[in-house]
Amino acid sequence: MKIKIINRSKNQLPNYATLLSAGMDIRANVEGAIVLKPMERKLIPTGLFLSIPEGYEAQIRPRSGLALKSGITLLNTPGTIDADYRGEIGIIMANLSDTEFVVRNGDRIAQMVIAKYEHIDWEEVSSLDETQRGKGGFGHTGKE
Ligand SMILES: O=c1ccn([C@H]2C[C@H](O)[C@@H](COP(=O)(O)OP(=O)(O)OP(=O)(O)O)O2)c(=O)[nH]1
Repeated sequence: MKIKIINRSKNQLPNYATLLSAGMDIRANVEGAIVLKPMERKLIPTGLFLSIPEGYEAQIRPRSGLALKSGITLLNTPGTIDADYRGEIGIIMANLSDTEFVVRNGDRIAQMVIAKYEHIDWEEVSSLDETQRGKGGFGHTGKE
């Protein structure tokens, strides 16, 4: 499947399309660097614009290395990029650690998945079919 992208980042990258084909990492597009203080969140620009086909969405997810080593997550994970969105992709980074974290221009700060979703014909009813689980949830079967 083909997806058109525009790369307006300042990064000295070869071809973003080629990079995305190799691995779906998303890079920061910032002036120099941005500092995230402990428990701070910031919208980090990417310089990236997409035109996703109808019926698909992009999901923006954290990187496990940043999470484990630096306590960095994406606050709204997975971030949703709608098919009809034509603005710049932004990454909502949050620093859950107790030390400052520096985001430098070109850093790989997130990853992206293109996912298909179903168009649902919703039907409102007054009762649902019965199942063995019923209303049991949130660990009602215990630990073992
Ligand atoms: O991590 C994200 C999440 C969203 N967006 C952009 C693309 C998306 O299509 C749009 C709206 O996102 P969402 O539907 O999550 O936001 P909302 O809070 O429901 O706002 P809206 O009223 O704009 O839909 O914002 C990003 O760039 N990065």
